[in-house]
Amino acid sequence: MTALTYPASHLPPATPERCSGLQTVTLFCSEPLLLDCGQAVTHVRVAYHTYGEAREDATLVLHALTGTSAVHEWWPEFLGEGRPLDPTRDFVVCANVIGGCAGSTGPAELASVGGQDASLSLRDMARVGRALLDHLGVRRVSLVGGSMGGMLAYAWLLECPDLVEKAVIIGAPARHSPWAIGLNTAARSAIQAAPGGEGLKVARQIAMLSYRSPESFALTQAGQRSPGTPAITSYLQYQGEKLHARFCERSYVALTWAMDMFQPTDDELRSIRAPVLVVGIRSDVLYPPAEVQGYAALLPHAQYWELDSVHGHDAFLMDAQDLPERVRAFLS
Ligand SMILES: CC(=O)SCCNC(=O)CCNC(=O)[C@H](O)C(C)(C)COP(=O)(O)OP(=O)(O)OC[C@H]1O[C@@H](n2cnc3c(N)ncnc32)[C@H](O)[C@@H]1OP(=O)(O)O
Ligand SMILES: N[C@@H](CCO)C(=O)O
Repeated sequence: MTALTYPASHLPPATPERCSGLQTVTLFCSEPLLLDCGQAVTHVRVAYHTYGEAREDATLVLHALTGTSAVHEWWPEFLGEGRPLDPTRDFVVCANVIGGCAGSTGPAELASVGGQDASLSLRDMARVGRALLDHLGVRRVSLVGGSMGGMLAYAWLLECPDLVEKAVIIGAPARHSPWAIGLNTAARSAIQAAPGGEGLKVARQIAMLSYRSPESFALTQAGQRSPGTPAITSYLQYQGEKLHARFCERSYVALTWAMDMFQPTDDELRSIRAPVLVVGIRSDVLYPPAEVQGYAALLPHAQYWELDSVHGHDAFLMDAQDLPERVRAFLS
């Protein structure tokens, strides 16, 4: 079995002295947030990290489906002096989305509708993010998001065009294809069939198959882990256990549904004025690069670049290669 190498492990850690640590703020205390589903909510808690000195211009990092606001934990090769997110120069902010389960208000804290968790949208998440930036005194923002974070960047570009200076969208479509919705449907069906944890583990196994590639697994998971147990079998079981230990099934349902329901029209995408760097990943089977590039072609001021990795969709997290330098050059 070939071990993957993580470039981040060879770099010094991101300057922890410029990291705020996890902070929380309660927003929408006097004026409610009107969700796209029609529900008005107050007292929305937002968990976030900041890196660097507070300024009116910020770089907002938008995390992926199961990510957190702790950018230094999951994207160390992007954060630090001389890197694309440089706390010695930039004010970097990352917040856990509403509906997530890393400190922000989650589905269990929102009033249910007809016995079902309230439906959240990516645009709702952008509105909450905007309220956080208002709270922090930020007036202009550059966005950097991968996967769900990249789709959320599209929502920001449509929802807050006055605020967004530029955006980097990595490994993300502007709207989910039937293929992506189908994978999420199977994951949610697993959760509904086996609530309480077992379904979430199966959901993660399904998702992991779409986050890597046949070539990646041929390199990393060939053969048997122990006699009679294929390596890939124990790998997927382990990944299911790992997510179960750190994530919540109601958040999984809420966030995947928000991604599936985000369906901006081509005309809306053509209306985006901000410069955008769109990054596809050569071996991404979840969001194939041609699909990602097709959305870039609709944007009036987009440039497209492709990450040449065998490791599939998750390559932006685990095999970034020249991506940090591309993002740094675009942002600076
Ligand atoms: C506290 C936290 O977890 S914070 C993380 C927050 N999460 C995020 O931000 C979401 C984004 N991150 C991710 O999705 C993932 O962490 C990634 C993509 C960056 C990396 O995924 P990883 O699971 O760490 O990497 P990889 O797919 O190589 O798997 C490595 C793990 O599988 C184990 N493993 C590898 N092969 C096998 C196998 N055949 N059988 C069983 N276990 C295996 C390794 O021992 C390793 O275990 P460890 O995580 O306990 O060290
Ligand atoms: N592997 C990442 C990206 C998924 O799109 C996550 O779990 O959030």
